[in-house]
Amino acid sequence: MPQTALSSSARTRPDGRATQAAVEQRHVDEMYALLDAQAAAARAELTRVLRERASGPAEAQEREVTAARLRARAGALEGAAHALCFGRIDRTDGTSVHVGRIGLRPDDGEPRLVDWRAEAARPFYAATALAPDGLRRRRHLKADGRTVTEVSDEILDGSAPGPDDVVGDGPLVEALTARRTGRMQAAVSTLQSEQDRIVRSPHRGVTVVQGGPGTGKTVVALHRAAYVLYAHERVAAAGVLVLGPNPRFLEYISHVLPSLGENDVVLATCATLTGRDVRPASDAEARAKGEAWLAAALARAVADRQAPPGPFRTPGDLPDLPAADVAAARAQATGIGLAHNPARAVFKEHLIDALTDALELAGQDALNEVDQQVAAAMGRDVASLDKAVASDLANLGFDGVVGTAHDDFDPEAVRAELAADRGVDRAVEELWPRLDAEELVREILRAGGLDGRPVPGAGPDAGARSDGGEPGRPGADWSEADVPLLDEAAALLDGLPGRTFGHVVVDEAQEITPMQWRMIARRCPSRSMTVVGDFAQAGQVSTVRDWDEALADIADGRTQTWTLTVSYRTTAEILGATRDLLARIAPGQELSTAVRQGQEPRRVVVGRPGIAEAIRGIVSDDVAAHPGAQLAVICADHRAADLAGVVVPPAQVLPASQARGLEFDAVVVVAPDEIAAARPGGERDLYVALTRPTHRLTILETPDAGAA
Ligand SMILES: Nc1ncnc2c1ncn2[C@@H]1O[C@H](COP(=O)(O)OP(=O)(O)OP(=O)(O)O)[C@@H](O)[C@H]1O
Repeated sequence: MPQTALSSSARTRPDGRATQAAVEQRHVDEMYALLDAQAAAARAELTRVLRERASGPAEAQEREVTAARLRARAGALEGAAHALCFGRIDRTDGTSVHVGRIGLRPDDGEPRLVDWRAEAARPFYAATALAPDGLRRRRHLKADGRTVTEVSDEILDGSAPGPDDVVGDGPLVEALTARRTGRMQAAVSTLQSEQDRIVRSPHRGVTVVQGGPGTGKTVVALHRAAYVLYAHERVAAAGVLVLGPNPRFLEYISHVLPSLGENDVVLATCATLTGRDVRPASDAEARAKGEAWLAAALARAVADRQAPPGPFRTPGDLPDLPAADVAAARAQATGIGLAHNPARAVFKEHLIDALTDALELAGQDALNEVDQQVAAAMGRDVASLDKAVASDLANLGFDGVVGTAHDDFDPEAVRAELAADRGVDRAVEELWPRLDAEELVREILRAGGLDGRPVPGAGPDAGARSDGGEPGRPGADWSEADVPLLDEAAALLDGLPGRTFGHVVVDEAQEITPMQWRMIARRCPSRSMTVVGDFAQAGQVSTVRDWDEALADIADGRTQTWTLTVSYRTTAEILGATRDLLARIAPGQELSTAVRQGQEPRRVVVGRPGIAEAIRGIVSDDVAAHPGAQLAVICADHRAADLAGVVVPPAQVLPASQARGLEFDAVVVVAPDEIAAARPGGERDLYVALTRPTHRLTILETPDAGAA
């Protein structure tokens, strides 16, 4: 959506602007009246439904479903109230529609507001002066609460602006240069056509969006989630999961989807996804416990605990089982794709079949033995003796009434007896023990590793509280790095997780380890995902270095990849300052194109003892010059604690490893060499740090910092 550049003589006069704002205000007032009425009606209906007494469980469940629908409807209407209508398109045929966060239509009339995700709204995002898509004009509305404060138009069909057109600077630049609030805002009113194409892509599999810092990957991912919820009922029913690298990032993006009317969204990190209380892990531990080979090794560890090869000496007076019978029962139990614990019932059933056969055979053998003994005592062979007995019985009139001992064997009765037999239970427990994910992982880690390979963090204390039992961080039983192992074990033992989602968004996806990818895939059976990231910003934990590798096992080959090239956050000057660094950390990756220009980054050189003083000075100057601005001081992780006392609100200290995905009006990068040297891959942390500001970047160089 290029902003139309016009000479100042073509700009609309202030009274024309006011008139058009008043025209739009009338439309917007009607929309709010409708919104309020529909929200009130949904609430009233909800209250009524909740008061109703259900006559049985079926009715109670039906009532719950209706209540959930009404609650969602009321929430969506209320959530969309801020800047409800932000656009309007006027077609060349004289018709027009207003575009907003949700659709509004009176019961008996034409739509007053079209949902931004509806097909009718698409030209608002897609039309350009080169391809106007049947539009004459695109209008943006700016509001303060429920009051329209400004309108601005783009004329797309090449016609001359008329008295009702308000032409001037477009809203994109305003949105991009606006002071940050510490929370990401929805970009629904200014989504660019290159972004909108991805948001509305009909692709059903994994959509990958890559691009440099600030190219709008997060914006696209969140708006795509909202679109998918709107366009696909099944997804809406199953909900959306948004995964981010840390709680701070999740907090930063948490308002975007609710402001688009979507409240049924779970935000999590891979560490918090299972709800387990975990302590932090070192990079080395997280990296090692994220490696792909662990999945197969865990599967083998479970398989090793399933009916080991060889004959089985059955407890009690039940017959022993030969190796072939044990192996056959094992093959039946493992062959139907069930997890270990549910497969136990199948194993037991086949074990009982084998025991029944063995008992029948044993009974037969015993009978044969008696026959032999009687025949020998009478000096006849068994066949002629049987014949003689049968003939005597027939003469006595008992023909067909008395069977042989073999005929008496009732396999179903025997099976039922065996199913309740304690000895059989003990046999099953020994051959196919019920396993617990935590116990299994603990056992493996305490043994030092898997498949003879060591796993860092493994050892005698693995999975045990390190602080004497106080729950919660930092002394929880498990570390963040254990979560994918525990999840893998739980899947092997008990099957898929209880909660799965219709669509999953993975942000900063370059950070995800192979074991974490498996965790994510498990929660998205449809594999409908939006995956966004940038390998030039990759941290230290994941060993994955491209999307093919990341998604090989989970995307079923249904991947569509998009690359964004325009940086909406970073100015041309700040991007320019990262050129050499980018060439080193990601050779071949092009520098993005900045939409904005600004000031050159400022470099301040100070000796190590002067760091604190220098930071205080820079921060207080910035706060004085830009009151209310968001200002971050980014440093190597190990320096963050020292600087906590130096940097006071409204400025904040941010360890470099925690800066991914965030942005600020101004950033001070402390001791870039130290950030680059702090951990392997530290240059990528530095690249992330340098690309966080929207306006002002100060680089505080300390030539002797490395000597610390
Ligand atoms: N169409 C748009 N309209 C308004 N603002 C936008 C638009 N696209 C992106 N932005 C803004 O640009 C900034 C960067 O966007 P975003 O955080 O999505 O980029 P990113 O590619 O995810 O960055 P990073 O790689 O650093 O995480 C944000 O402030 C975002 O709101």
